[in-house]
Amino acid sequence: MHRCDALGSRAMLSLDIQLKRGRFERQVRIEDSARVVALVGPSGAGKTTVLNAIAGLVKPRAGRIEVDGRVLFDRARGIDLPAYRRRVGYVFQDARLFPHLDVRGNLLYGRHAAPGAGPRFELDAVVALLGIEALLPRRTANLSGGEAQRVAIGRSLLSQPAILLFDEPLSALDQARREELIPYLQRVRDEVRLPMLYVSHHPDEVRRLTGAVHRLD
Ligand SMILES: Nc1ncnc2c1ncn2[C@@H]1O[C@H](COP(=O)(O)OP(=O)(O)OP(=O)(O)O)[C@@H](O)[C@H]1O
Repeated sequence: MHRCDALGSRAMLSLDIQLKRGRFERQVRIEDSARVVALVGPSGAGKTTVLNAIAGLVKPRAGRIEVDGRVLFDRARGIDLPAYRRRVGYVFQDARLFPHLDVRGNLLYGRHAAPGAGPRFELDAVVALLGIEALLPRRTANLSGGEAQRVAIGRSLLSQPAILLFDEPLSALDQARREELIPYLQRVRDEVRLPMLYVSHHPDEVRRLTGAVHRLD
């Protein structure tokens, strides 16, 4: 499960992009050697658009996106990897599980073989990490919000991502469910050791989960 953390001071995420969505237009530059970065700012500042640009769902008008030394987008060099080749794990506010599959089926749905040498995230390890053994045969409809999010995080890990994007993963949960999920997010942060970009409106969450804050005003 562990991967080398000896990354020196190289930025895990380096992006400098020009975004345009309808009348919204802005330049965003994020370059941080912290592995886990919070992305904060008022509603409409462009946080989700930044995540979508990293995931390959929104195309910047110009600029460059690099994750852990891998170029995902570089307008000047004509590089624009399709979403499925970007190795981006994306966790949304709502878990977006497939209702026709049980939990195991959801976890295995997007599973990819790990690139390069050896598997990185295996089903058993991910299930143990997120404490979802007992949920495997369950249908998704009656999972609690926090359970569903744990499954969604597991599904994203099994796609062998190079970065995890979180778009307000706790905001659809009540306070008690939030408190239940935070330790799992901390475990993911500490044990999988991937770069993470975490959008949140909650200072407490940002403080407990992330190592640096990038603000979009
Ligand atoms: N498909 C679209 N067409 C037109 N405008 C869009 C589109 N998607 C986003 N926008 C606009 O881009 C701006 C940034 O939206 P975005 O969702 O990235 O903001 P945000 O910071 O994530 O906001 P919130 O905190 O409310 O989720 C907003 O003004 C939004 O209306």
